[in-house]
Order: sequence, then structure tokens, then C-alpha cells
Amino acid sequence: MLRLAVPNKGALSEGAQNMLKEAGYRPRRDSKELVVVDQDNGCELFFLRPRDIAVYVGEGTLDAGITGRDMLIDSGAPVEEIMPLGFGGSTFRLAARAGTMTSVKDLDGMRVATSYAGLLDKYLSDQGVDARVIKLDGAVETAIRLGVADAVADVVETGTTLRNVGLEVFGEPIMKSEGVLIKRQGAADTPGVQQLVRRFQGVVHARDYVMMDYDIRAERIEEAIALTPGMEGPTVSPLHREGWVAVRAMVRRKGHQQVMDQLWDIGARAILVTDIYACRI
Ligand SMILES: Nc1ncnc2c1ncn2[C@@H]1O[C@H](COP(=O)(O)OP(=O)(O)OP(=O)(O)O)[C@@H](O)[C@H]1O
Ligand SMILES: O=P(O)(O)OC[C@H]1O[C@H](OP(=O)(O)OP(=O)(O)O)[C@H](O)[C@@H]1O
Ligand SMILES: [Mg+2]
Repeated sequence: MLRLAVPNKGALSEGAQNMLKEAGYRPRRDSKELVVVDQDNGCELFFLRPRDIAVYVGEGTLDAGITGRDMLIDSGAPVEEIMPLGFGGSTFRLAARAGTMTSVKDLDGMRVATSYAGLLDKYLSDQGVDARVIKLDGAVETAIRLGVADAVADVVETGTTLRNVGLEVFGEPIMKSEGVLIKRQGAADTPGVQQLVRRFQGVVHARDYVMMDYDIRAERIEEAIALTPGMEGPTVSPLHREGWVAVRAMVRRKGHQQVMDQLWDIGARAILVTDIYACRI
């Protein structure tokens, strides 16, 4: 039976649950349910604090888990990323009072507050900067105002939280993060994990792609295929109209309107775009 760790609350929780639901696993009934046994899919879902997930998976008590890439690195646990999941995107950045700092080197001898001390320590030592890391549990932005720190290192999504307290990011982003599927370092994928990965890849593809159908004159087919090459090559079928063919191909959702414009310009007609409900490529 597959044993999977899922964030029980916070920024990754909804995205993880939507992904599992779309992949056909049993959703939890309410936010207090801590373990879901899904007999039909041969798996047990353990709802845990996102920060603890890498620790559990690293100990080998669970086969896989969903967490943030930043949390994975911060934990220092012996885990590795299996695949990115395409939700919960954020950057991890340094910030200080507007106009006071411009580069990570400005942190030498300063105090930096964060709830990602493992991640920040590693970054500062890679950069050869000697700063004092103040470990806090959350709401780290306030630490500057209260005189506990000179700068902060925190998750930035929209930047609203920083703006609201008069802080500004500086230096290069420390890392880009998103929700990821993880397993213990070097562990072989069990059949349950392999099935989960195939299902998750199906969900990612179904979200990233649309299905495009259109009709075109047979002599323009090579130009059309160049615009919609599909995954393995588009399906081209005869049309009950002399000199015309019907084409069906998966197309990236992002930019699909431009592809439709280009197809129209080379004479394609009856261009239809539909969502993909589920797929296994
Ligand atoms: N707007 C956001 N705010 C915070 N984390 C975000 C955001 N968007 C994505 N994330 C990601 O979510 C994860 C943090 O999750 P969460 O906020 O639940 O953790 P936490 O801050 O330690 O917990 P809590 O806020 O419940 O104390 C990180 O991987 C982070 O990159
Ligand atoms: O760039 P933004 O869109 O404003 O989002 C980033 C903010 O959200 C998170 O805080 P969270 O709500 O998780 O509270 P916490 O700091 O107590 O964890 C994070 O720590 C930042 O403060
Ligand atoms: Mg948080």
C-alpha cells in the first residue's frame, strides 16, 4: 500500500488536495481528518504539517510526500525531488527597509530573521557572508520594525506582505520554489509511487495542454503540423470533402490563441479547442 504525506494546512494544502482529487484519490471529508485510507486506490494519505513532511519521508516511514522545494532544502533531510507539481509557486528572497541594502554582501555582520534557517545558512555560507541568522516561526517581516533583525529572508509570492511593512527585496532571488513530490534519497520507486507519478504527470499534462481540432486543405498540412506537432505527431484523418483533412493535436494551453490565429491565417477552419479532463501520455 502506498503511504503518502500531504500538507494538512497552509499555502500548499489546497493545491495538493486538488491534485490528488484530479488524480482519482479519495479526498478527505473535512480538515480534521488526519489519515485517509483509500482502499480503491491502495493508498493511505497522512495529513501532516508541510514542514515535517521531508523529515517523515527522509526517515523512510512514508513512501513519498508533497512539500515545497524550499522546505525540502531547509529540512536538510535525506530526500530527493521526484517531480515538480506546478502549484504553490514562490520565490525565497532577502528584504530590508527600502533603500538600505543592495546585495547579499551588505549582510556581513548583520542580523537576518527567517523561518528557513537551514536554507539561509546554506546560502550565506555559499556566498561567503558572515551574518547572524535569527530563527523565527513566522511573520518575520515584523522583526525589522521591532529591532530584532536588520534584514529578513522569506517566501515572497505577490510581494504584498513586504510592501505593507515598507520593506523591499534586494539581491538575487535565493531560490524558486513550488510544490514538489519527494521520496527518500536513493529509494527505489515502489509500484504505488510509480502509479502516483503517472497519475500526477497526467494531471499536469491535462492542465498544461488543450486538445485542438481543425480542418485544413491537404496541401497546407505540413505548415499546419509545424504549428501543432502534438506529442507523438498529430492525428490526420480524411474529411468527407475533396482535398481537405481533419487534424487533432494536443497544444500548450499557454499561447493556444496565437496558434489558432496562425492556423486561421494558413486556411484552417472549424478550429475547436477543448479541455482535457484526464490523460496518460
Ligand atoms: N503566498 C505564500 N505564502 C507562504 N508560502 C507559500 C506561498 N505560496 C507558496 N508558498 C509555499 O508554501 C510553503 C509554506 O507553506 P506554509 O505557509 O503552510 O508553511 P508555514 O509558513 O511554515 O506554516 P504556517 O504559516 O501554517 O505556520 C512553502 O513551500 C512556500 O514556498
Ligand atoms: O508575497 P506575499 O503574497 O505577500 O506572500 C508571502 C507571505 O506569505 C507567507 O506568510 P504566511 O501567511 O504563511 O504567514 P507566516 O509568515 O506566519 O508563515 C510568507 O511568510 C510571507 O509573509
Ligand atoms: Mg506560512
